[in-house]
Amino acid sequence: MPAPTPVPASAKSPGARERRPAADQRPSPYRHPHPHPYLCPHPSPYSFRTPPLIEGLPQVSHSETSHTFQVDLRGLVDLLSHHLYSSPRVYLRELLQNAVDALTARQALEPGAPGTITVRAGETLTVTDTGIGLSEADVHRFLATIGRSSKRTADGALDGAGLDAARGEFIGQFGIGLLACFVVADEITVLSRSAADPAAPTVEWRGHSDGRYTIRTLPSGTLPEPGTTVRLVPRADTAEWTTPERVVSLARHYGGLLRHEVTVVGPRGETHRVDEAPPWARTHRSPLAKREAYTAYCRELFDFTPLDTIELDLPAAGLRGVAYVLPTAVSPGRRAGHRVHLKGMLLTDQAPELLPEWAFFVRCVVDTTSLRPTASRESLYEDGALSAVRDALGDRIRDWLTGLAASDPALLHRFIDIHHLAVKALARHDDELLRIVLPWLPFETTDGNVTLEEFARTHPTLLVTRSVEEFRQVAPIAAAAGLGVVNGGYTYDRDLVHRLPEIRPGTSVTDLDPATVTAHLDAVDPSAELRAAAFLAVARETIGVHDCDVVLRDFQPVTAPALLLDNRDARHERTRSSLAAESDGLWADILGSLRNDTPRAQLVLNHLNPLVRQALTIGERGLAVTTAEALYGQALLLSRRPLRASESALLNRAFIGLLTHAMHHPATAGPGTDDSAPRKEL
Ligand SMILES: Nc1ncnc2c1ncn2[C@@H]1O[C@H](COP(=O)(O)OP(=O)(O)OP(=O)(O)O)[C@@H](O)[C@H]1O
Repeated sequence: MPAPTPVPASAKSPGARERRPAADQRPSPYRHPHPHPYLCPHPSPYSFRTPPLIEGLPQVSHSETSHTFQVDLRGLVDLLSHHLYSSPRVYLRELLQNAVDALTARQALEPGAPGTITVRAGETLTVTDTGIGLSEADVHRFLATIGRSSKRTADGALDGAGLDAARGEFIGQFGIGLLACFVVADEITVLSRSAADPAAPTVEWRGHSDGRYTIRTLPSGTLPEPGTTVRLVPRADTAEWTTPERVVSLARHYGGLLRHEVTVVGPRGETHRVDEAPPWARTHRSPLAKREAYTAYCRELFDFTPLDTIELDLPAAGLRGVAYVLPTAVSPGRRAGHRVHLKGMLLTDQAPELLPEWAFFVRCVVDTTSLRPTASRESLYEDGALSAVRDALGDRIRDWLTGLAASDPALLHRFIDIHHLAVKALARHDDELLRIVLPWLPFETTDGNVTLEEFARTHPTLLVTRSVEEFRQVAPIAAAAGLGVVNGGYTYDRDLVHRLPEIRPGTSVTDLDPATVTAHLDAVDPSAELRAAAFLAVARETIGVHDCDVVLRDFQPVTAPALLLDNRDARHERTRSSLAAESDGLWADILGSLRNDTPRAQLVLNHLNPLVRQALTIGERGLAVTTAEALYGQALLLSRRPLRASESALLNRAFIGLLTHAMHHPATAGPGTDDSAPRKEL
């Protein structure tokens, strides 16, 4: 609270004593005769002292003078408003919180004492509570001393008679909260009557943002009941935060879950009750009514209809609340902000640290008694309690996921449909999550889009491709050959598929390479191979310049004329060697040193395909070259990978060649056709 100023009695008003600096002190508005952390008569750790003696150096005698820090209240308020608190609106939170703590303290002394908080918004703003109140000594001790709080003491001992039991229940602890009011007002008045000391007079304390304060005592009947009223005179430049409408919405925002009656009274006497029991604190007629109440609460708080609702209840942490499953996909990088209430008072609506990172698909609202706030009271203090709560809430959400698998697979599917990409991203790093969700995640396979669990039932060995294009190349052929191939080309998929055997013993996963596929393609009859030898020789010579071998096999589907087995490593190697050939000097050496023996690509011609069968009978060399290029080009297109310039040129050349041949040799079919044009035999 504001800086204390020792002041002598003033003639301002009867009973008023204004405190001013003593003559022997440096004139500072912040000096005060009462125990004060900044004006402590004891040597402070920050006092300037005689330097320690250093061996070997001549000893000089120093006279010791002790000083204490002075506090510049304006600087402190500036620090709080611009750097500690995110918005001026926190003034109301601090006032409500002090009122709640005062009610808690009074009810600890007098169980059954009235517990109401009334906020009046108009030209001035007042917050009245029926709490413990303050005596004159309390005012000096706590209200006028920054960093001093009746809710804890510096040495850890309990402070304040009879309040020991209630201490754990207080929300405040730092002794700076009331300063937040100086963010919106230059003057704060506190009128208080102590419940602890019935004979104590009413005290009026008036503090100014420049550090001055006055105290006067009034007859005890001035306030009919014990309690406190804090009054602010809002400043013009921050008036937007103290309008009646804003006050109602701020009171709802911060105080909606308070366990005391909180009412806001507008300038014309209209009243708004802002405290409202959350759905977990109410009884519901039926499970359906309960579900509806939870859903309505989510819409009101977060403005979405949840996919599902997970009740949270951790008695050991004094935590109750709910996690709402988001109905639309979100990026795992954008962790949801959770609403955290501390003993009913909203601490923050942006606390991602409440849940483990992987639980980004839910948004929570909780009320807890065990977590600690940081001094700004806008985020959670990272300590053992927070990490235990985080783990326990994570377990609860995992239980929900696993429970869903058994109780509501349709909902689990909807959940995975929405969040699978993000879930995959996180499952890679979270073994537990992986275990829960992997069997349920959809993957692109040669059996279509299925879960790994389904796929592994029919394919004990899963082959996984390294790229989408590899999958596109081999999927139809592998499927026809009965191989189970998973597209591992999408982000995270290959990593995840490789982890399936950990979760599903008996399943094996290997990377697919071209040799695996060719091994499943049937060799052709030797006599057929012999008949095709001439064409194959031309094709090998023509396509060989593209670092590609040509083989003839029988395979399904019959409709596929040719299959190009190529992989990224082989292509990189080809790119590297062509660059090396074009470069000289240093680059050629560097590129040469990167050489590796990756397998060449393979063009597998399908001997069962009618087009290939006809091509094998071509007797003219020119047409055989063009046909081989056309088959290679078609296989390239089927592989769906981007074509390089030389490959596009090859395709054009092949089509033009075929067209030209068709125009000049309309009847060309194979050896024995009777076209008249001269032609070169194979
Ligand atoms: N409405 C009130 N009723 C009774 N005492 C109050 C009231 N408001 C403030 N006080 C007294 O003033 C002291 C300082 O209040 P302040 O809000 O600055 O800090 P705090 O609530 O103790 O801690 P924090 O900085 O964490 O909020 C409190 O510890 C309490 O003793």
